[in-house]
Amino acid sequence: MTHDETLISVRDLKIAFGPKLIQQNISFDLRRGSIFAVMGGSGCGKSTLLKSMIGLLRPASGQILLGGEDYWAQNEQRRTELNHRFGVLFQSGALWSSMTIGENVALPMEMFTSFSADMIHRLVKLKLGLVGMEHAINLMPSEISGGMRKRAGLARAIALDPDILFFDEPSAGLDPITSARLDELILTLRDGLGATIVIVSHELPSLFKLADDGIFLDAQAREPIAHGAPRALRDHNTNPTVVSFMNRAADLSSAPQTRG
Ligand SMILES: Nc1ncnc2c1ncn2[C@@H]1O[C@H](COP(=O)(O)OP(=O)(O)OP(=O)(O)O)[C@@H](O)[C@H]1O
Repeated sequence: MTHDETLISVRDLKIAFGPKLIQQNISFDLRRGSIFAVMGGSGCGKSTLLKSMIGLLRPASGQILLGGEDYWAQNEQRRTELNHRFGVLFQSGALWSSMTIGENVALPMEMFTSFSADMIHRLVKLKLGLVGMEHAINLMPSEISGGMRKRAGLARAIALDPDILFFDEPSAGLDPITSARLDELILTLRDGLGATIVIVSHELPSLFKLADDGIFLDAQAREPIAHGAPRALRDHNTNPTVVSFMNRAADLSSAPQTRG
């Protein structure tokens, strides 16, 4: 695995909802094998940036280059092909409640590959095995815990062997121990699958442990005010907003969880 190869280049991106500017002047390179953190206070536009990177929201201007190909300049068919390189895990795990865990993981393969039913079944077992959930293949999402649903969501996110994984608040609603286990799993997947990961998270312990690069979006300035690994920002950045975010979030991270 080389950390020097750029997988995605974001160039001078501007994201907005109609006339409402969310962020501008966003530029960064996502290096293969890295875990890239999108940081910033509530409402600054982290999820919106993620949405523009996975094809859900067209940016107002700027470019997202995948291997030199300008994602948003492609037609819909090409963008759909490129989307298969992305695996996405949303906050809730977002499983279909009327399908078993196995059926949830099988769904992307049924939709986007011509694999036989037998092959899909074997792959589903393999993916669930990777996240330690093979035993839950026939259970419904309502029958398993929040942490297990996250892991099942992860198995579905890697169903099509994506090389880039996007996680939006993966540990939201999880207790600290389950959250730490999810962190370990994310590292295992990065090392085992050679995946590149973009993560949005408020959990500073997770970010310090996982991320080796990142960007800090400021809600007031409506543009990034810092670039670098969370640990480096914590230890060396002097911007008052960044310093206060890192310290406040560190205090909050030891407070009882209220979400989920
Ligand atoms: N569909 C939408 N239409 C208009 N404004 C929106 C829409 N979705 C989000 N916003 C606004 O865009 C801004 C950024 O939202 P976003 O969810 O990206 O922030 P965030 O940094 O991920 O926040 P949080 O950390 O609280 O999840 C917010 O002001 C939000 O109200």
